[in-house]
Amino acid sequence: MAVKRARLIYNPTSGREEIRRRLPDILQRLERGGIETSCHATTGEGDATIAASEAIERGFDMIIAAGGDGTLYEVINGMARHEKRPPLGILPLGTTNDFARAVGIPKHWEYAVDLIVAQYKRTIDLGQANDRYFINIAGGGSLTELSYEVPSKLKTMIGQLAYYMKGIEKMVNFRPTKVRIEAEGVGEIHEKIMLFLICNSNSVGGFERLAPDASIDDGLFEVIILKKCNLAEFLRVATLALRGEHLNDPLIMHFRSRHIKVTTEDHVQLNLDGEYGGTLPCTFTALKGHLEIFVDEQGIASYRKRLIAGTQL
Ligand SMILES: Nc1ncnc2c1ncn2[C@@H]1O[C@H](COP(=O)(O)OP(=O)(O)OP(=O)(O)O)[C@@H](O)[C@H]1O
Repeated sequence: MAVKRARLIYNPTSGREEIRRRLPDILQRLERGGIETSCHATTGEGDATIAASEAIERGFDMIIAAGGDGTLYEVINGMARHEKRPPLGILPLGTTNDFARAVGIPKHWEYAVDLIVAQYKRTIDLGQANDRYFINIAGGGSLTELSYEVPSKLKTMIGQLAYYMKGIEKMVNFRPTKVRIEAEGVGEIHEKIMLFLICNSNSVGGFERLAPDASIDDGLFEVIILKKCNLAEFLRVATLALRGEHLNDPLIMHFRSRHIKVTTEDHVQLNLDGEYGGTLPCTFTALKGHLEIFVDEQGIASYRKRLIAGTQL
């Protein structure tokens, strides 16, 4: 078996800093699986993007992103621009790992390492939003501004609870935005909305069935729009969304498209994979088959079964 060279890019502050304790074991397990790994510990915002780009230039056979969704977002942003992109392994050691959950990568580090060692690859789409990229979801509107406003230290300390606290606080700023959405194959939409979501995968922020029709490899986004509503209506739709029953609600518009342009006269921030992603206007394009990731077919199959049964991973 030929030895492969991997570059592990990890965020030492992710999650409850589990990676600091696990690193020697992770490296040993990879080594036993025939993967010689060198490491880069990220130093702050944007560093994982530079590290991933450098890893490609240095010719590593694969890149492994260890941390939360923020680290994964930065790593794919360092990879997506390159013409030749090595496969990506994901070790979900962050507070939220929506993407890993969506594709069935287990949170337990040993199983996640074993998926990389098994070298079973799957080609997936990436999203492009102006000059940035996302792997899971892009969104805009006042309601999407909450996740990147939660400081990472706070997330490390109290985990998911931070989102809910911040979410409740944000309700006070609940306001609609007038947008124009041009979507390929769909047409033009002029609407006052609370938020729009452009989904590449089907799992977002604990909403397991938010975009049930989103497929990671069909070259299309699933777009979900929540029209102007009041707080009581929002809570009703959010409750339906938790059960995956929101799509037929009159306040929801949804469709699939490959290419979407969103413009507004308001100041609207974008959220890409939970991180700040600039402001509108923005053109979103689904890049079909842009990245290979290590997953396991069995894992995905069993994840889907549990999803249908309504239980968490
Ligand atoms: N050494 C570092 N110190 C502080 N912040 C860092 C460091 N390295 C990276 N970061 C930043 O930490 C942010 C959050 O990282 P990440 O998403 O991996 O962890 P998390 O917050 O625990 O998980 P999640 O985003 O899934 O909730 C990233 O946006 C990244 O820019």
